[in-house]
Amino acid sequence: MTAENQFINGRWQAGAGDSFKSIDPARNEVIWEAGSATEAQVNEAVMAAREAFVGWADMAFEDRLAICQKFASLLEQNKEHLAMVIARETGKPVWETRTEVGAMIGKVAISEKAYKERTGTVENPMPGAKAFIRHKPHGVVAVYGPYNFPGHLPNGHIVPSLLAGNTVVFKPSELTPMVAEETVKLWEKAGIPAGVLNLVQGEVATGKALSAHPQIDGLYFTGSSNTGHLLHKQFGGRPDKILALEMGGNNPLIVKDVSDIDAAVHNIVQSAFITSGQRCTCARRLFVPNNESGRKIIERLVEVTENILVDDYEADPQPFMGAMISAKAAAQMVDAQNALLQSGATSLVRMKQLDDKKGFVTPGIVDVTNVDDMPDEEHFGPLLKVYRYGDFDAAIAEANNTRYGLSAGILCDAESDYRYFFKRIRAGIVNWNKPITGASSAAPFGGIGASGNHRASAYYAADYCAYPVASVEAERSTLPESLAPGLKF
Ligand SMILES: NC(=O)C1=CN([C@@H]2O[C@H](COP(=O)(O)OP(=O)(O)OC[C@H]3O[C@@H](n4cnc5c(N)ncnc54)[C@H](O)[C@@H]3O)[C@@H](O)[C@H]2O)C=CC1
Ligand SMILES: O=C(O)CCC(=O)N[C@@H](CCC(=O)O)C(=O)O
Repeated sequence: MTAENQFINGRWQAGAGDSFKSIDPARNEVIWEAGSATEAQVNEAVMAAREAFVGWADMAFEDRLAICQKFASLLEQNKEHLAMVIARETGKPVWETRTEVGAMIGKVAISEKAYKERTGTVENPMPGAKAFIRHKPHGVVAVYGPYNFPGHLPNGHIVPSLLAGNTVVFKPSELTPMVAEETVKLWEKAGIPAGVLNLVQGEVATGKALSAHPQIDGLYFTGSSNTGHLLHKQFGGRPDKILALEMGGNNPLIVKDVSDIDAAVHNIVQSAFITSGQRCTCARRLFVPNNESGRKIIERLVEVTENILVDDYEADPQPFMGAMISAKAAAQMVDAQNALLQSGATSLVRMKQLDDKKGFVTPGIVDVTNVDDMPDEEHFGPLLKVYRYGDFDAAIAEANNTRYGLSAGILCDAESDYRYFFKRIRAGIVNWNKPITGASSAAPFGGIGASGNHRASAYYAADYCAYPVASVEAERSTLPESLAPGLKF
């Protein structure tokens, strides 16, 4: 537990607003409780970031990089501790939270490369001058993070923002304040100057105070489509502010002709149920051929799914799935399953909440082939909807029948089927014979439609963290050899 939970202008202070709690969803224990940042504290954080901006942007890139590298080495030293904090706050098994900390460490080198390759300096000769392309930071940026990767996903905005010379006000998910606090402590140890990175903790009111602050130059958001759309409306008519939105998905995975059923089923399970289905890239809709080979795949999928281990984050042996983020989220997922069953879906694997005070649910699969008017909704949990299809084109059309467009995939032996699918599917991530989760930080990451606003993050985060400046430069003014008509010198 902590009282001084806000990091503003290089100092920890207590949130003066309403108190809020973080609950370990696997053990139903309060593990963190503190006051939220008030509007005045949010203002203090933004103004500290404004004050710190010029000095930070003026620093040599190598000096900013050195602080980020120090942060990476502190993450390495504190890997086990942070992995355990993430596990306690999210319920994710520690084998998985260790990979999350690994991704946070890897982000620094990837962001350095991306900064240089995408937003570096280019010099072109021209007669009597030189032409330059350079990039400048926007100024003060707000970073909003979700709960499912409370370390890695905000880090994916924070590191490239800092490298580019922006100063940051970070508003983490109210469900994972402890991870944010522990992470920011490492930035402090790494020597981040006062005001360059500020942390404001709180619930929606804190988020609203930050997004509405007139002194932010940009907002980088990873979270739900609902909130992202609200922010988009709020930023309407404000071309002076940059908004990067990474939101949800209703992601399709199509199975066509595959010879290795177990390999296909493994890809389906990794796509649908990793992180208890709480990844924005998770497969929500599975399309299988309505024939004998489709039936075999479903049969094996059901068998493997029924045997998925769900357990505490520290259990030995380690489970594939830990608890969902909260008992409430788990109950909502079971309700979503029941609503589908009431509208005509049939259950292939019944999802159950294991304890109504905890976030554990078993994975569920429902066949929705005969359900009319399926809601185009992201069920952010381990609930997979199966569609049996007769015709490949119809399956692709249905896969595209969503307002989202984040990830999509096909499992098939024939490369021609993949090429055909690739040309027609609408999504920012399109995979072949691989899970549709686990996107690489070294590639652009983002979706289209209701999934994002064409400002992909990960490797392309460099693009929204700086704006390009074109310059034509000569050491002195010279008269041109030939003057424009009508001029006399
Ligand atoms: N595309 C992507 O990269 C990813 C998307 N997600 C999506 O995130 C969602 C889960 O994350 P959550 O934490 O529930 O998202 P959320 O949208 O509820 O919250 C995200 C952040 O926005 C703040 N917020 C909420 N309402 C606000 C408002 N009206 N004004 C300003 N700030 C506000 C919250 O306090 C939190 O800090 C899922 O839908 C998932 O698909 C999650 C991970 C990655
Ligand atoms: O942001 C990055 O560095 C790469 C993208 C990434 O980590 N994607 C993960 C997280 C999914 C999520 O955002 O929920 C994935 O695709 O599994």
